[in-house]
Amino acid sequence: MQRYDTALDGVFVLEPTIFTDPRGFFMESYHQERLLELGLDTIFVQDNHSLSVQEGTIRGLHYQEAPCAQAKLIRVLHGSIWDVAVDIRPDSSTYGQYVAVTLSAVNKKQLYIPHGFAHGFCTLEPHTEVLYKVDAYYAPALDRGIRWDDPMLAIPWPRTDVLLSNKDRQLPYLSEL
Ligand SMILES: Cc1cn([C@H]2C[C@H](O)[C@@H](COP(=O)(O)OP(=O)(O)O[C@H]3O[C@@H](C)C(=O)[C@@H](O)[C@H]3O)O2)c(=O)[nH]c1=O
Repeated sequence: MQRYDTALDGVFVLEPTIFTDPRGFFMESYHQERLLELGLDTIFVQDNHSLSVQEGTIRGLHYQEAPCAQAKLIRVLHGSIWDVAVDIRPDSSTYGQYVAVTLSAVNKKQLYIPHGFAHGFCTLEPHTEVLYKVDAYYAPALDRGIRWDDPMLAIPWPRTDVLLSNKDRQLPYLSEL
């Protein structure tokens, strides 16, 4: 497993070692001790798995409020996504900035997003399955979000014809939080 930092402090990409042979491949998709060596001491408590049938599905931008803030470790089992983390830590020098990374079943990259970030993704292929670990249980009362097309964030989403949930269509702008 290799770790690559991104432009935002605390957000990083993990690339597992892939062993290929005539049968296919093998990889350790999660190894607590190795991640500890790479500086990730998060204890995950829940795994989430979603299928997005259509290319251009956007889920996000989501976060949970304290005391149930969630760090996330995201990967793609089938298809591909453009995965986005937005810094919403009030005291951060990079408040309101985002990083985006393409995660796919082929590149097998994983994105680690710490507390204090909103998360969202756009599917780049039909039938995309995303699996992610979180370090706090789902807390519907503390579930929050920001509009995917917030002009303050100006995120250059890779698709314009997008499918959203009703919930995500009604999220507030960052300035309204
Ligand atoms: C997130 C979540 C949802 N649910 C339920 C609530 C709802 O009825 C149904 C679908 O929920 P949502 O519409 O919120 O699903 P979705 O839009 O896929 O939400 C997810 O988006 C990505 C970007 C994230 O980062 C996640 O943390 C999560 O917010 O699943 C759970 O039971 N447990 C959970 O942990």
